[in-house]
Amino acid sequence: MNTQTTTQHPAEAQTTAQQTSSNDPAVRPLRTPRQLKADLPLNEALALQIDQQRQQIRDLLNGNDDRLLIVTGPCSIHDEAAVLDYGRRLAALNEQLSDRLLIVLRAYVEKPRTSIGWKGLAYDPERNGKGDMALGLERSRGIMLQLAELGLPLATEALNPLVMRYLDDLVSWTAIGARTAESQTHREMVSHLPMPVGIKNSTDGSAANAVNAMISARHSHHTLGVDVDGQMAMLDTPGNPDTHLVLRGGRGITNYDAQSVADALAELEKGNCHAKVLVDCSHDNACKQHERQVAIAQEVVAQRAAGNRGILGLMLESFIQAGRQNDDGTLQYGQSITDACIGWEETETLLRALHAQL
Ligand SMILES: O=C[C@H](O)[C@H](O)COP(=O)(O)O
Ligand SMILES: C=C(OP(=O)(O)O)C(=O)O
Repeated sequence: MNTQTTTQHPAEAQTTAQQTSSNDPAVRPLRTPRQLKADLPLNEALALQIDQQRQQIRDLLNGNDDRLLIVTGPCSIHDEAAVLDYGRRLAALNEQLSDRLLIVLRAYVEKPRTSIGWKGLAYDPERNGKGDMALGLERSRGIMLQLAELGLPLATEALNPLVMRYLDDLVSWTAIGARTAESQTHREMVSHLPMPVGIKNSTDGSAANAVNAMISARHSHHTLGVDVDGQMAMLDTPGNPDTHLVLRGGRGITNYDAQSVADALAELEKGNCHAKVLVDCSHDNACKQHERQVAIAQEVVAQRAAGNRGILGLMLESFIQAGRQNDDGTLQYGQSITDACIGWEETETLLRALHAQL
């Protein structure tokens, strides 16, 4: 379902004139971040809500709130109606569990790929290979606004710093993925982001790149970027003190057991970083077997219930229907087209059990 307008914006309709001036038919103009934000605005009440939700996550990081952070939702958004359905279910469940869990909804519109593959709603909203980013950014902002209106904080992965310019005001928690934790560009972007950021261990399983990213991101940087009007600009980033490590396993080796968590916390302490980890129950920790997420979550929460305050929370890849499907014909409603997820029933049962376990 696309509930947003699909008519071309005047800035995008100038294509012909601008192509003539750049002489490059492969360059398609886009609305600026300011224009898209004005077309799909964040109202004051929602801005305040997001500000408070960012602060609640900071409170968890700083040990001022004892709740467990739960980042849950589909691996990627491909069908806005299904993710809204998921969001409504989660918001209703949150009403009952929010005294012990701080639940954040995954709203991922950019996907990093190991080699090639669909890169997410922002890049290819129609999944036809045409890469209509004008529509993709509009639909991404549109669905994120609708999800934020459900009252839950949103999580996303920041992959392209320019994409984040269009969405940053809607997000309460950002991930830097395993494939980009070593990138200086991403570290500089985090240094400029206004919300807490989880940085994943690298795909080889090591936490060193993420710890270095946290050290780099808490410092200010002088770097090149664009302003909200799309103007090339020199950026003086303020530094982001609100980062933490995400343990996601690597090369088929898991890192959610008590010893791995203790090793990671020691590495964080050495780097003077927040000694807090969020355990990603999916990806290499689940050895890409989605159903394993349930037992992993319970084991990690048992560590936390036994007194390990270094455990900040959990990430789950979860959607309405369990598993995954190939995007090669008729799609099943509410099932992932990227990584396999646990289904809604398992998710609800698991979150209730974790709440009781704490
Ligand atoms: O979370 C999603 C995937 O694990 C990540 O985007 C890489 O996907 P790929 O290995 O299928 O390209
Ligand atoms: C791509 C993701 O994770 P990772 O960077 O750990 O592979 C994800 O969480 O969607």
